[in-house]
Amino acid sequence: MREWTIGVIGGSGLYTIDALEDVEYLVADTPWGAPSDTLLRGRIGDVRFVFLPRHGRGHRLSPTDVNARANIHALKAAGCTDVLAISAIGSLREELPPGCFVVVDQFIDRTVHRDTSFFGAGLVAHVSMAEPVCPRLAALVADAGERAGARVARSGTYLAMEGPQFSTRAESHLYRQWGADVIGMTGMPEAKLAREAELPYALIGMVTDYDCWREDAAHVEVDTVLAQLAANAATARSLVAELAVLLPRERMPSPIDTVLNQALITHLAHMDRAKAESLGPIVARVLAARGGGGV
Ligand SMILES: CSC[C@H]1O[C@H](OP(=O)(O)O)[C@H](O)[C@@H]1O
Ligand SMILES: Nc1ncnc2[nH]cnc12
Repeated sequence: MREWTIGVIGGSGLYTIDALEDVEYLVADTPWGAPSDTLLRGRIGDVRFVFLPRHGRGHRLSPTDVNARANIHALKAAGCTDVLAISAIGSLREELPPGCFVVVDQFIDRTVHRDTSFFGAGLVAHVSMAEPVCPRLAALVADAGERAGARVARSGTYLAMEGPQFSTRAESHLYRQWGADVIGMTGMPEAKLAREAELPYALIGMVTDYDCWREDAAHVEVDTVLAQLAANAATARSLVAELAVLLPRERMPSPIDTVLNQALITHLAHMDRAKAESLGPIVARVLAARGGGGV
């Protein structure tokens, strides 16, 4: 087996990955509640994967109701080393048409009704989000997308909106002026939480629509999104299989594996032990490194 265990968060239209072998379902529970669904653990070749459908099988959860803390905690507890998020996205740029895949490298977070951190009173951490995705994983994902036959844009800024309603036309124009390239409802706080969990994270979006900024095109409706997703789901699945081929045998350490060394600022003597205990696998490494093992 290679040293990677890739957590895959499947977005709208992606509720399973057929290529997984030796699969088992894991019922997970976390201090934040249950993740979106049972985890599907398996392998492709000699790479381990843990798959989680973001909205639950059957698409039961709205973007606001997706428990991103539970999802990331469950993937960390299942031994994931890295996380690949797959999402449906609207395009805010002419040159990113429906069908195109975008490897996101920046975010603007406009979500307002979500829990955005594992940390808080008694255990305070401030991780950097200047570079919110892992460049190594993102590059491999872009290569895998091309091998799967997709047209891939290797960079793009993702505007995370609260939803569940789509944007007004004025908002869509505003986000374009802000420099956003694509729009979705789920990339945040998922990316922030992955960083807090010391999990290198990459997000590949499948463009399903032009949102509503174009005067010459129909504005986004959910049936258009679903039709585009159906057309692209097979490519997304083969992207995952190609990623398994491309991952190097040895997983060199990433700086993201140890971000809490700097970011966790509460002194051991003043730490809320119960809070630290509830965080379990999120802080186990850094506390052990600081001599606070046993929490
Ligand atoms: C089904 S249309 C809107 C829905 O699709 C995207 O979901 P995901 O990011 O999980 O693929 C978008 O963010 C909205 O949640
Ligand atoms: N236009 C759009 N806005 C928000 N989320 C989306 N997901 C797919 N298309 C979208």
